[in-house]
Amino acid sequence: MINAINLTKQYGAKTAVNGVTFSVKPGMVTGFLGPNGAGKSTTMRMIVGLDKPTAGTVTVNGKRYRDLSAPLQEVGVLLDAKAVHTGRSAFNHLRALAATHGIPVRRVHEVIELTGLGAVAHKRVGGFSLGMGQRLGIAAALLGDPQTLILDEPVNGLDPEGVRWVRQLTRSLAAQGRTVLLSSHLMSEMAQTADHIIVLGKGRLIADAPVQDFIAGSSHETVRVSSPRASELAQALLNAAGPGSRARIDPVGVNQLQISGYTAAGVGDAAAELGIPLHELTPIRASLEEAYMELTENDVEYRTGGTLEETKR
Ligand SMILES: Nc1ncnc2c1ncn2[C@@H]1O[C@H](COP(=O)(O)OP(=O)(O)OP(=O)(O)O)[C@@H](O)[C@H]1O
Repeated sequence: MINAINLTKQYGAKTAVNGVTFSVKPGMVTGFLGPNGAGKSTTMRMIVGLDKPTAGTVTVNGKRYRDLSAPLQEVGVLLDAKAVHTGRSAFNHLRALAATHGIPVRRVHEVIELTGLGAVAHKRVGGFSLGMGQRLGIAAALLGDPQTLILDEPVNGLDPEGVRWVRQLTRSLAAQGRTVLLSSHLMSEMAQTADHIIVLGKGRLIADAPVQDFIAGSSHETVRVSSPRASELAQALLNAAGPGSRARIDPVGVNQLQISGYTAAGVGDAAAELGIPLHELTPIRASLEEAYMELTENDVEYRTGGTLEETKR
């Protein structure tokens, strides 16, 4: 369990993390999301004692990271996969790390197998591809068989097979009851991996919810309906919604409508009241990406479009 209370980090005049309170619970994968510069890496660095909070606290299993007696065995961390001595082989890198933490060499062989590095374990890390470097970073995070894992962009640079492997690995670690905090900018991947998400925007906490609830709260939720009296139903729904409502009805096929601003139950009830038969009534959920884009549209610090531009709120 990771607990952050009023966690704050200032770099000079810049408030990178601003009074953030959240818990990351065991037994599930928690996705950590936010636009570039939102404060995710700074938060992760504070969790593992690489940055000192300006205010507030963060603990892992009730203790600050620096007070953990065997940190590698309690918290596995992947923050910067490139931060490896490039002259060493993967095996020697992991063996040195294991030796300084009282971890047997048997475990080095285990994590090499687990991360698919067997064929390149004795090659110099300097020649590794980005994906191999990521696997090595994940191997190092797993070395102490920790109860808590913090992985910053673990799928960065991985091929589709590698992305899938990280998904299966993190899901199985969570299923074993471990605490897994994972950041990624790949929303489709996050939707398949995370049970719960925490979203930062400009250093503040802007969402902390189960993925399903987060998506359900999006206004991108629509309903598809088919009826031989579709145009009559559309008119009735628009009249009932009244002017200024966010109900929107688009014809999409023969006798078929795409409706937003109404739930499926609302459409079904309205049709029943009017005695209009329905041949289809399908709620179409928003994607995590749509819900995320909607939530963060005012919190994007850097927008594309030629120049880097501070967004005015
Ligand atoms: N050492 C530092 N000195 C000054 N400012 C910093 C420092 N580290 C981070 N920042 C600033 O703090 C803010 C948060 O950065 P952080 O790297 O935590 O964001 P992030 O959410 O991880 O972004 P990304 O998705 O791009 O990795 C940014 O505006 C960044 O420029």
